[in-house]
Amino acid sequence: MSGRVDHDVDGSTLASLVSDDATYTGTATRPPYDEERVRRAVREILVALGEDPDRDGIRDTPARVARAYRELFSGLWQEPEDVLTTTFDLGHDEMVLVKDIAFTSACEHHLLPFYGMAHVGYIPAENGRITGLSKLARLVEVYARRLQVQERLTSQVADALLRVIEPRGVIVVMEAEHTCMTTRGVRKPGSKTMTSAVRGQLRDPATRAEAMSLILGR
Ligand SMILES: Nc1nc2c(ncn2[C@@H]2O[C@H](COP(=O)(O)OP(=O)(O)OP(=O)(O)O)[C@@H](O)[C@H]2O)c(=O)[nH]1
Ligand SMILES: [Zn+2]
Repeated sequence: MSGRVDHDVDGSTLASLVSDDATYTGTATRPPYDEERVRRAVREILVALGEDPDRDGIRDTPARVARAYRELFSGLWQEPEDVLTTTFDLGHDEMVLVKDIAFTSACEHHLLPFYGMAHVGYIPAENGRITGLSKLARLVEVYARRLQVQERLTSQVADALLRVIEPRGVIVVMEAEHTCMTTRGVRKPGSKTMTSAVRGQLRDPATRAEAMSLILGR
């Protein structure tokens, strides 16, 4: 892994916990979104389904899908630094947690949506920076609006927060319904997948338990 960042927190280095997702995202070198190509590909799918792509009703579908993909995958052209712009020095050094951040992502195996709630918390560094609450939700959006697996989505949000605002600890919990599991394949509607990524001081059992009770206490 390259691009590691050292975070010394109470004598322990978090560097080994910071995953480098640059190799996956390639945001800097990614060519711009090719809407025309997506449009052509969707038209091909309609033909392969035995549809007449010029019939009323679906004539504009390739263009609609291409516009929808632009929105659903917009995070492929964004970096966390683009949204974690506003940070304050507030002297608050206890846990901050935003829960029930609704998100929609796309399963990279089936190109089908998975959606649910993200819960993002952190403990600021002593006299350290905090970020605007909405920025935590924006950070979830950056990583959700890509081709994803839930585990990677969860750890990318945690690691970006760790890298950019250098808190003492981070917790990210995500719960989602995968339509590739509910509408096809094994067809288990209502099944939920839970993932978590916990870094730094939030790995301490008591602190982690406090965060989890805040998250799970409905
Ligand atoms: N770990 C993980 N697996 C996922 C996620 N989204 C989808 N999957 C799984 O990816 C796997 C892909 O398995 P394959 O056997 O290659 O594909 P498939 O034949 O369509 O599998 P089925 O869904 O079991 O019909 C499936 O088990 C999915 O449930 C995710 O976010 N995380
Ligand atoms: Zn899937």
